[in-house]
Amino acid sequence: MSHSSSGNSTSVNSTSGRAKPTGPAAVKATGVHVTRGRKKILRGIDFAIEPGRITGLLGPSGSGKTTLMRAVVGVQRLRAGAIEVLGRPAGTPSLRHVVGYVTQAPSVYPDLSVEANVRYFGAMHDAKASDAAEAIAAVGLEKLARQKTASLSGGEFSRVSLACALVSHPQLLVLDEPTVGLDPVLRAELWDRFAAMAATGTTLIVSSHVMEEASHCSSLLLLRDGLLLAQLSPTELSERGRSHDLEKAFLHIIQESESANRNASESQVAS
Ligand SMILES: Nc1ncnc2c1ncn2[C@@H]1O[C@H](COP(=O)(O)OP(=O)(O)OP(=O)(O)O)[C@@H](O)[C@H]1O
Repeated sequence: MSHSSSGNSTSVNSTSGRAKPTGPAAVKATGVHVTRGRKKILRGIDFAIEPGRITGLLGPSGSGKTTLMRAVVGVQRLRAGAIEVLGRPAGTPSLRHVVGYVTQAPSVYPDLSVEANVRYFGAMHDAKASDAAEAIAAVGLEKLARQKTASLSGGEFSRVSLACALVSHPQLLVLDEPTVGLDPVLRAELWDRFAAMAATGTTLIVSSHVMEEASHCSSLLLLRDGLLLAQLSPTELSERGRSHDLEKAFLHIIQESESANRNASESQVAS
């Protein structure tokens, strides 16, 4: 990793016209089950992600987003199933140089400056000083490059972590709630940055529990209680959930799936 370490959609997508890949997938999950302690956290997840797109991983708190991301970057043991990343099994050592992972808790050295942190992580991937400068600029921290990381605000601190992942130009970037604690202007800038990266071929998986962020993604994985409710585009979400408000649309899909489950268990009891 470069830093710190088949749903049921139809087929149109806001930018590519597709929610699911038609060619080789950047990430493919098949029958993924994860148990932590005695708890079943992921309960049979299947999906495929198209390269060079932003895929949003959305779901309520505790639905399993972080666990799924950990599985994709290869730091989470699976009880069953498999995940393939860029054509190799998740966690394969050679993926460390091409997969970036930014955890929710920023993992940088507080006693080093912004620049020293980014150069340090860059050095692991033979990145040049110019790559570090570019990554720092990408997250809007140029003016703070010489400042000790410990003295930054929460939002600035988390952007250092992102710069440390960007410095190696990963092919797949996995970001766990990267916009938490950022003001609306910075959030919009970051989404623009992600879109620019996707346009140059980077695959991004971005988790969020803020549904309005879904509109920035090409494809959405909707998680609830360890199950994948749907893989679809924002347009499809809005159509299927019968609302332009994506939060309401997601709630509608949850209610729909709960009532389908209830009907299925009632007809089982009846038979
Ligand atoms: N080490 C663990 N042992 C037991 N249960 C765990 C462990 N880690 C996470 N869990 C449980 O797994 C479930 C999914 O957690 P996860 O962090 O993947 O959810 P999430 O969707 O990322 O949540 P959030 O949006 O709040 O970050 C939660 O119910 C959590 O309590």
